[in-house]
Amino acid sequence: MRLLEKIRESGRVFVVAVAGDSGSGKTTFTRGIRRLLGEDVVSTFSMDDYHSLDRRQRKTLGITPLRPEANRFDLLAEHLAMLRRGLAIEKPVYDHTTGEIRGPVIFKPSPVIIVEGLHPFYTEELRKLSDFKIFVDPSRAVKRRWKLRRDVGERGYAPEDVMREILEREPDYKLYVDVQKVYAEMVIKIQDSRIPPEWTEIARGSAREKYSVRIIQQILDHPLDEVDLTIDLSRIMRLTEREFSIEFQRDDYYGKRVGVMTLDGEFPLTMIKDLERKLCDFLGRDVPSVTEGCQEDHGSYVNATEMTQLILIWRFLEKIANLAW
Ligand SMILES: Nc1ncnc2c1ncn2[C@@H]1O[C@H](COP(=O)(O)OP(=O)(O)O)[C@@H](O)[C@H]1O
Ligand SMILES: O=C(COP(=O)(O)O)[C@H](O)[C@H](O)COP(=O)(O)O
Repeated sequence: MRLLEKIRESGRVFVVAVAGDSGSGKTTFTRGIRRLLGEDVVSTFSMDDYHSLDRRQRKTLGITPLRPEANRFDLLAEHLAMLRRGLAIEKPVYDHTTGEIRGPVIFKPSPVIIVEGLHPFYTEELRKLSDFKIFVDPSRAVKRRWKLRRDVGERGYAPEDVMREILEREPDYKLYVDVQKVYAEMVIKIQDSRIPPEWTEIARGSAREKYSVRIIQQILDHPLDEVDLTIDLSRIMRLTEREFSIEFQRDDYYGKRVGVMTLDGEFPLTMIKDLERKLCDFLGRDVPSVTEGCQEDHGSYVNATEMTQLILIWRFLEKIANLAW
Protein backbone atom coordinates (compact mmCIF):
# COMPACT_ATOMS: atom_id res chain seq x y z
CA MET A 1 0.00 0.00 0.00
CA ARG A 2 1.26 3.49 -0.86
CA LEU A 3 2.08 5.86 1.99
CA LEU A 4 -0.66 8.45 1.41
CA GLU A 5 -3.31 5.75 1.33
CA LYS A 6 -1.80 4.23 4.46
CA ILE A 7 -1.77 7.57 6.29
CA ARG A 8 -5.37 8.32 5.33
CA GLU A 9 -6.49 4.86 6.36
CA SER A 10 -4.73 5.08 9.71
CA GLY A 11 -6.64 8.29 10.48
CA ARG A 12 -3.49 9.53 12.20
CA VAL A 13 -2.28 13.10 12.20
CA PHE A 14 1.49 13.53 11.97
CA VAL A 15 3.09 16.70 13.29
CA VAL A 16 6.26 18.18 11.84
CA ALA A 17 7.91 20.98 13.83
CA VAL A 18 10.21 23.45 12.09
CA ALA A 19 12.22 25.69 14.44
CA GLY A 20 14.50 28.60 13.69
CA ASP A 21 14.95 32.33 14.00
CA SER A 22 12.92 34.96 12.19
CA GLY A 23 14.04 35.13 8.54
CA SER A 24 15.79 31.77 8.62
CA GLY A 25 13.74 30.23 5.81
CA LYS A 26 11.21 28.21 7.87
CA THR A 27 8.19 29.38 5.91
CA THR A 28 9.99 28.89 2.61
CA PHE A 29 10.91 25.27 3.47
CA THR A 30 7.44 24.60 4.87
CA ARG A 31 5.78 25.98 1.74
CA GLY A 32 8.04 23.74 -0.36
CA ILE A 33 7.06 20.61 1.59
CA ARG A 34 3.37 21.50 1.32
CA ARG A 35 3.62 22.06 -2.42
CA LEU A 36 5.46 18.78 -2.98
CA LEU A 37 3.28 16.58 -0.76
CA GLY A 38 0.01 18.29 -1.70
CA GLU A 39 -2.20 20.90 -0.06
CA ASP A 40 -4.85 18.27 0.71
CA VAL A 41 -2.29 16.34 2.78
CA VAL A 42 -0.31 19.09 4.51
CA SER A 43 -1.54 22.14 6.37
CA THR A 44 0.68 24.58 8.19
CA PHE A 45 0.53 27.30 10.78
CA SER A 46 2.99 29.64 12.43
CA MET A 47 3.76 29.59 16.11
CA ASP A 48 3.83 33.40 16.00
CA ASP A 49 0.09 33.05 16.57
CA TYR A 50 0.86 31.83 20.09
CA HIS A 51 2.55 35.02 21.30
CA SER A 52 1.08 35.81 24.73
CA LEU A 53 2.13 39.46 24.61
CA ASP A 54 1.40 41.80 21.75
CA ARG A 55 4.01 44.21 20.34
CA ARG A 56 2.99 47.06 22.64
CA GLN A 57 3.12 44.90 25.78
CA ARG A 58 6.56 43.54 24.81
CA LYS A 59 7.79 47.06 24.26
CA THR A 60 6.53 48.21 27.66
CA LEU A 61 8.23 45.27 29.37
CA GLY A 62 11.37 45.65 27.21
CA ILE A 63 11.41 41.99 26.14
CA THR A 64 11.75 40.27 22.78
CA PRO A 65 9.26 37.72 21.31
CA LEU A 66 11.98 35.10 21.76
CA ARG A 67 11.57 35.05 25.53
CA PRO A 68 9.50 32.02 26.66
CA GLU A 69 7.17 34.21 28.74
CA ALA A 70 6.13 36.08 25.58
CA ASN A 71 4.62 32.83 24.23
CA ARG A 72 1.81 30.43 25.12
CA PHE A 73 3.54 27.03 25.03
CA ASP A 74 0.76 25.40 27.08
CA LEU A 75 -1.94 26.50 24.68
CA LEU A 76 0.11 25.33 21.69
CA ALA A 77 0.64 21.94 23.37
CA GLU A 78 -3.09 21.67 24.12
CA HIS A 79 -3.91 22.50 20.49
CA LEU A 80 -1.36 20.07 19.03
CA ALA A 81 -2.74 17.31 21.25
CA MET A 82 -6.27 18.06 19.97
CA LEU A 83 -5.14 18.14 16.33
CA ARG A 84 -3.39 14.79 16.82
CA ARG A 85 -6.71 13.39 18.03
CA GLY A 86 -8.32 14.67 14.83
CA LEU A 87 -10.11 17.59 16.50
CA ALA A 88 -10.37 21.13 15.12
CA ILE A 89 -8.96 23.97 17.22
CA GLU A 90 -9.79 27.62 17.73
CA LYS A 91 -6.47 29.27 17.14
CA PRO A 92 -5.38 32.84 17.92
CA VAL A 93 -3.83 34.88 15.10
CA TYR A 94 -0.85 37.24 15.42
CA ASP A 95 -1.14 40.18 13.05
CA HIS A 96 2.35 41.12 11.84
CA THR A 97 1.14 44.43 10.45
CA THR A 98 -0.31 45.83 13.66
CA GLY A 99 1.53 43.65 16.18
CA GLU A 100 -1.83 42.69 17.79
CA ILE A 101 -3.26 39.31 18.72
CA ARG A 102 -6.61 38.58 17.10
CA GLY A 103 -8.84 35.62 16.40
CA PRO A 104 -9.74 33.00 17.16
CA VAL A 105 -10.04 31.20 13.81
CA ILE A 106 -10.96 27.56 13.26
CA PHE A 107 -8.08 25.34 12.13
CA LYS A 108 -8.91 21.79 11.07
CA PRO A 109 -6.53 18.82 11.17
CA SER A 110 -5.07 17.27 8.01
CA PRO A 111 -2.93 14.10 7.71
CA VAL A 112 0.27 16.13 8.12
CA ILE A 113 0.48 19.37 10.10
CA ILE A 114 3.57 21.54 10.03
CA VAL A 115 4.03 24.00 12.87
CA GLU A 116 6.85 26.44 12.29
CA GLY A 117 8.20 29.08 14.60
CA LEU A 118 10.70 30.18 17.19
CA HIS A 119 10.07 27.46 19.81
CA PRO A 120 7.98 24.56 18.44
CA PHE A 121 9.97 22.00 20.48
CA TYR A 122 11.26 24.11 23.35
CA THR A 123 9.44 22.22 26.13
CA GLU A 124 9.37 18.49 26.76
CA GLU A 125 5.60 18.46 26.33
CA LEU A 126 5.92 20.06 22.88
CA ARG A 127 8.69 17.63 21.91
CA LYS A 128 6.41 14.67 22.69
CA LEU A 129 3.76 16.13 20.40
CA SER A 130 5.82 16.25 17.21
CA ASP A 131 6.83 13.30 15.05
CA PHE A 132 9.65 15.01 13.20
CA LYS A 133 11.73 17.96 14.35
CA ILE A 134 13.72 20.16 12.01
CA PHE A 135 15.96 23.08 12.97
CA VAL A 136 16.81 25.63 10.26
CA ASP A 137 20.07 27.44 10.94
CA PRO A 138 21.41 29.89 8.35
CA SER A 139 24.69 31.68 9.03
CA ARG A 140 24.46 35.23 10.43
CA ALA A 141 25.25 36.72 7.00
CA VAL A 142 22.58 34.70 5.15
CA LYS A 143 19.97 35.28 7.85
CA ARG A 144 20.53 39.04 7.91
CA ARG A 145 20.20 39.22 4.13
CA TRP A 146 17.05 37.08 4.10
CA LYS A 147 15.41 38.91 7.00
CA LEU A 148 16.22 42.35 5.57
CA ARG A 149 14.90 41.32 2.17
CA ARG A 150 11.60 40.11 3.60
CA ASP A 151 11.01 42.66 6.36
CA VAL A 152 11.88 45.64 4.16
CA GLY A 153 10.43 44.26 0.89
CA GLU A 154 7.31 42.50 2.15
CA ARG A 155 6.57 43.86 5.64
CA GLY A 156 7.50 47.47 4.82
CA TYR A 157 9.96 48.07 7.73
CA ALA A 158 12.87 50.53 7.54
CA PRO A 159 16.24 48.75 6.97
CA GLU A 160 17.87 50.37 10.02
CA ASP A 161 14.97 49.24 12.26
CA VAL A 162 15.28 45.67 11.00
CA MET A 163 19.05 45.68 11.55
CA ARG A 164 18.68 47.12 15.07
CA GLU A 165 16.12 44.45 15.91
CA ILE A 166 18.36 41.68 14.57
CA LEU A 167 21.16 42.78 16.90
CA GLU A 168 18.84 43.22 19.90
CA ARG A 169 17.47 39.71 19.46
CA GLU A 170 20.80 37.90 19.19
CA PRO A 171 21.36 37.11 22.92
CA ASP A 172 17.80 35.74 23.33
CA TYR A 173 18.17 33.74 20.12
CA LYS A 174 21.18 31.98 21.60
CA LEU A 175 19.44 31.37 24.94
CA TYR A 176 15.96 30.30 23.88
CA VAL A 177 15.91 29.26 20.23
CA ASP A 178 19.32 27.87 19.31
CA VAL A 179 19.14 25.33 22.18
CA GLN A 180 16.44 23.39 20.34
CA LYS A 181 19.10 22.06 17.93
CA VAL A 182 19.95 19.52 20.60
CA TYR A 183 16.54 17.87 20.09
CA ALA A 184 16.22 18.15 16.31
CA GLU A 185 16.30 15.06 14.12
CA MET A 186 17.52 17.20 11.26
CA VAL A 187 19.52 20.42 11.45
CA ILE A 188 19.88 22.39 8.24
CA LYS A 189 22.81 24.81 8.26
CA ILE A 190 22.98 27.27 5.37
CA GLN A 191 25.95 29.39 4.32
CA ASP A 192 26.92 31.29 1.22
CA SER A 193 28.42 29.00 -1.38
CA ARG A 194 32.15 28.49 -1.48
CA ILE A 195 31.89 28.21 -5.26
CA PRO A 196 32.64 31.57 -6.93
CA PRO A 197 30.15 32.88 -9.53
CA GLU A 198 31.03 32.28 -13.17
CA TRP A 199 32.76 35.14 -14.95
CA THR A 200 29.90 35.29 -17.49
CA GLU A 201 27.43 35.88 -14.63
CA ILE A 202 29.66 38.58 -13.12
CA ALA A 203 29.97 40.27 -16.52
CA ARG A 204 26.17 40.28 -16.90
CA GLY A 205 25.70 41.38 -13.29
CA SER A 206 23.39 38.40 -12.86
CA ALA A 207 25.35 36.25 -10.42
CA ARG A 208 22.92 33.82 -8.89
CA GLU A 209 22.60 33.15 -5.17
CA LYS A 210 24.26 29.86 -4.39
CA TYR A 211 24.38 28.21 -1.01
CA SER A 212 26.31 25.61 0.85
CA VAL A 213 23.91 23.51 2.94
CA ARG A 214 24.98 21.15 5.70
CA ILE A 215 22.31 18.59 6.59
CA ILE A 216 22.95 17.00 9.97
CA GLN A 217 20.67 14.02 10.48
CA GLN A 218 20.28 11.24 12.96
CA ILE A 219 21.13 7.89 11.47
CA LEU A 220 17.97 5.84 10.82
CA ASP A 221 17.76 2.18 11.76
CA HIS A 222 15.26 1.29 9.04
CA PRO A 223 15.84 3.26 5.85
CA LEU A 224 13.13 3.07 3.19
CA ASP A 225 14.91 2.19 0.04
CA GLU A 226 18.00 2.93 -1.98
CA VAL A 227 18.16 6.13 -4.02
CA ASP A 228 20.70 6.88 -6.75
CA LEU A 229 22.13 10.33 -7.29
CA THR A 230 23.36 9.92 -10.84
CA ILE A 231 26.35 11.86 -12.10
CA ASP A 232 26.88 12.20 -15.83
CA LEU A 233 30.65 11.98 -15.99
CA SER A 234 30.85 12.73 -19.72
CA ARG A 235 29.25 16.17 -19.21
CA ILE A 236 31.70 16.86 -16.42
CA MET A 237 34.62 15.80 -18.68
CA ARG A 238 33.35 18.21 -21.35
CA LEU A 239 33.07 20.93 -18.66
CA THR A 240 29.43 21.54 -19.63
CA GLU A 241 28.16 20.82 -16.12
CA ARG A 242 27.84 23.60 -13.52
CA GLU A 243 29.89 23.38 -10.36
CA PHE A 244 28.76 21.44 -7.32
CA SER A 245 30.13 19.40 -4.46
CA ILE A 246 28.71 16.72 -2.19
CA GLU A 247 30.41 15.59 0.98
CA PHE A 248 29.38 12.99 3.51
CA GLN A 249 30.80 12.48 6.97
CA ARG A 250 29.75 10.71 10.14
CA ASP A 251 29.96 12.65 13.35
CA ASP A 252 28.66 13.01 16.90
CA TYR A 253 26.26 15.87 17.52
CA TYR A 254 25.08 16.62 21.06
CA GLY A 255 25.45 13.00 22.06
CA LYS A 256 23.85 11.52 18.94
CA ARG A 257 25.43 9.63 16.06
CA VAL A 258 24.70 11.65 12.91
CA GLY A 259 25.39 11.73 9.20
CA VAL A 260 26.50 15.10 7.84
CA MET A 261 25.87 15.79 4.17
CA THR A 262 27.22 19.02 2.69
CA LEU A 263 25.77 20.19 -0.62
CA ASP A 264 27.16 23.18 -2.46
CA GLY A 265 26.51 24.82 -5.84
CA GLU A 266 24.07 23.78 -8.55
CA PHE A 267 23.05 20.20 -9.27
CA PRO A 268 21.83 18.85 -12.60
CA LEU A 269 18.16 17.84 -12.51
CA THR A 270 19.11 14.45 -13.92
CA MET A 271 20.84 13.80 -10.61
CA ILE A 272 17.63 13.96 -8.58
CA LYS A 273 15.35 12.17 -11.05
CA ASP A 274 15.61 8.86 -9.22
CA LEU A 275 14.78 10.52 -5.90
CA GLU A 276 11.73 12.30 -7.40
CA ARG A 277 10.55 9.05 -9.03
CA LYS A 278 10.94 7.11 -5.76
CA LEU A 279 9.01 9.83 -3.93
CA CYS A 280 6.13 9.51 -6.40
CA ASP A 281 6.13 5.69 -6.18
CA PHE A 282 6.29 5.68 -2.45
CA LEU A 283 3.62 8.33 -1.93
CA GLY A 284 1.34 6.95 -4.62
CA ARG A 285 0.88 10.28 -6.43
CA ASP A 286 2.75 12.57 -8.79
CA VAL A 287 5.05 15.00 -7.05
CA PRO A 288 5.73 18.34 -8.78
CA SER A 289 9.38 18.94 -9.57
CA VAL A 290 11.24 21.12 -7.05
CA THR A 291 12.05 23.61 -9.80
CA GLU A 292 8.37 24.31 -10.55
CA GLY A 293 7.93 26.43 -7.42
CA CYS A 294 11.15 28.43 -7.91
CA GLN A 295 11.01 32.17 -8.31
CA GLU A 296 13.99 32.21 -10.68
CA ASP A 297 14.50 30.02 -13.69
CA HIS A 298 17.43 27.76 -12.91
CA GLY A 299 17.35 25.98 -16.26
CA SER A 300 17.95 22.30 -15.68
CA TYR A 301 19.63 22.78 -12.32
CA VAL A 302 18.56 22.91 -8.68
CA ASN A 303 20.47 24.73 -5.97
CA ALA A 304 21.50 23.26 -2.65
CA THR A 305 18.45 24.51 -0.71
CA GLU A 306 16.06 23.00 -3.28
CA MET A 307 17.96 19.72 -3.20
CA THR A 308 17.72 19.87 0.62
CA GLN A 309 13.92 20.10 0.37
CA LEU A 310 13.81 16.77 -1.44
CA ILE A 311 16.18 15.09 1.00
CA LEU A 312 14.17 16.47 3.91
CA ILE A 313 10.91 15.11 2.49
CA TRP A 314 12.48 11.73 1.84
CA ARG A 315 13.77 11.60 5.42
CA PHE A 316 10.39 12.66 6.82
CA LEU A 317 8.57 10.00 4.80
CA GLU A 318 11.01 7.39 6.09
CA LYS A 319 10.17 8.49 9.60
CA ILE A 320 6.39 8.39 9.19
CA ALA A 321 6.57 5.13 7.28
CA ASN A 322 8.32 3.66 10.33
CA LEU A 323 5.56 5.06 12.55
CA ALA A 324 2.60 4.23 10.28
CA TRP A 325 3.42 0.62 9.38
N1 LIG B 1 16.03 28.82 0.34
C1 LIG B 1 16.02 30.14 0.13
N2 LIG B 1 16.65 30.67 -0.93
C2 LIG B 1 16.65 32.02 -1.14
N3 LIG B 1 16.04 32.91 -0.32
C3 LIG B 1 15.38 32.42 0.75
C4 LIG B 1 15.33 31.02 1.04
N4 LIG B 1 14.61 30.85 2.18
C5 LIG B 1 14.25 32.08 2.58
N5 LIG B 1 14.69 33.02 1.73
C6 LIG B 1 14.50 34.49 1.81
O1 LIG B 1 14.37 34.84 3.18
C7 LIG B 1 13.13 35.46 3.45
C8 LIG B 1 12.62 34.99 4.79
O2 LIG B 1 12.31 33.62 4.70
P1 LIG B 1 11.08 32.98 5.47
O3 LIG B 1 10.90 31.60 4.93
O4 LIG B 1 9.91 33.90 5.45
O5 LIG B 1 11.71 32.91 6.96
P2 LIG B 1 11.02 32.56 8.35
O6 LIG B 1 9.73 31.87 8.06
O7 LIG B 1 12.00 31.65 9.03
O8 LIG B 1 10.87 33.84 9.09
C9 LIG B 1 12.23 35.08 2.28
O9 LIG B 1 11.27 36.08 2.03
C10 LIG B 1 13.21 34.94 1.13
O10 LIG B 1 13.49 36.22 0.57
O1 LIG C 1 10.19 36.72 15.68
C1 LIG C 1 9.07 36.48 15.36
C2 LIG C 1 8.78 35.47 14.36
O2 LIG C 1 9.22 35.97 13.17
P1 LIG C 1 8.92 35.31 11.73
O3 LIG C 1 7.47 35.46 11.46
O4 LIG C 1 9.76 36.15 10.88
O5 LIG C 1 9.37 33.87 11.80
C3 LIG C 1 7.94 37.23 15.98
O6 LIG C 1 6.73 36.64 15.77
C4 LIG C 1 7.79 38.61 15.43
O7 LIG C 1 9.01 39.22 15.34
C5 LIG C 1 6.85 39.41 16.32
O8 LIG C 1 7.34 40.62 16.64
P2 LIG C 1 7.00 41.96 15.83
O9 LIG C 1 5.69 41.76 15.13
O10 LIG C 1 6.93 42.99 16.91
O11 LIG C 1 8.14 42.11 14.88
